[in-house]
Amino acid sequence: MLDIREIDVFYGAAQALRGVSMAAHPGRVTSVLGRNGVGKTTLLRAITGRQQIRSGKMEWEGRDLSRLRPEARARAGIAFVPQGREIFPLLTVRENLETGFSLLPRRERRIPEEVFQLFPVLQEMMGRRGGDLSGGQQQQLAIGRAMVTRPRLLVLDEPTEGIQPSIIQDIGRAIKYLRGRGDMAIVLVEQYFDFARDLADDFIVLERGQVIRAGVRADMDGDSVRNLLTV
Ligand SMILES: Nc1ncnc2c1ncn2[C@@H]1O[C@H](COP(=O)(O)OP(=O)(O)OP(=O)(O)O)[C@@H](O)[C@H]1O
Repeated sequence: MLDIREIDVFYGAAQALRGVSMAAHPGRVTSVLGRNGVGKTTLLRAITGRQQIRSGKMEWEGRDLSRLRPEARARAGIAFVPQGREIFPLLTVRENLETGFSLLPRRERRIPEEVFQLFPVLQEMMGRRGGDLSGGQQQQLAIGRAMVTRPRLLVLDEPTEGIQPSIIQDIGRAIKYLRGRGDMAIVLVEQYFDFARDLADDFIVLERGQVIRAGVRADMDGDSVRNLLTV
């Protein structure tokens, strides 16, 4: 499991996270909710090692994460699907998927069949450049690329942002499938409340860098959590 206790994160003098605690468990989705600029991306950057924490504790599978560099966290089974997807536009779909190979021992360097079962369009477009794909296809590619590394913790930053409804559904199905496998913990940052609620087993709501609400999916019914997210 991922166990985060009371972490503080600063950008220079500005504090972006204040005593944030959360957990993520295999076979469960933890949704991280909150308005723009409350610290959601910063939390994911702290988990994946792109931002240092100043205090608090961060453990993954019982191991202290806080001193590990991003590559070491990736090797420890943590995969990140960043906001904006960060596909390599000049590499083909196949080459984008294969970038994950560097983390794997030679004998495991293949693209899991599941990637194409979940996102058949990627198989059709294997030879096309990443930059030629639609935004939704790029998002599928970014999730596929993360899956290639066989993560045990998948961290997704706003996967529905700017994406058409039919592909949002495909992405929701893929996340449910990965959760259903039971061996992967998933942390999902999402502004689209209904999508986040549909997928969440557990959730937290951030406001100005602090957790103002935490609970399980049933606690998201009614409007009390939704109202925290409307301006
Ligand atoms: N590199 C940075 N340097 C300084 N301040 C930053 C930096 N990145 C983010 N911040 C500030 O930290 C706070 C949290 O930002 P963050 O991007 O984590 O929020 P967010 O909830 O993910 O927002 P969004 O939904 O808009 O991505 C904001 O006030 C933001 O302006």
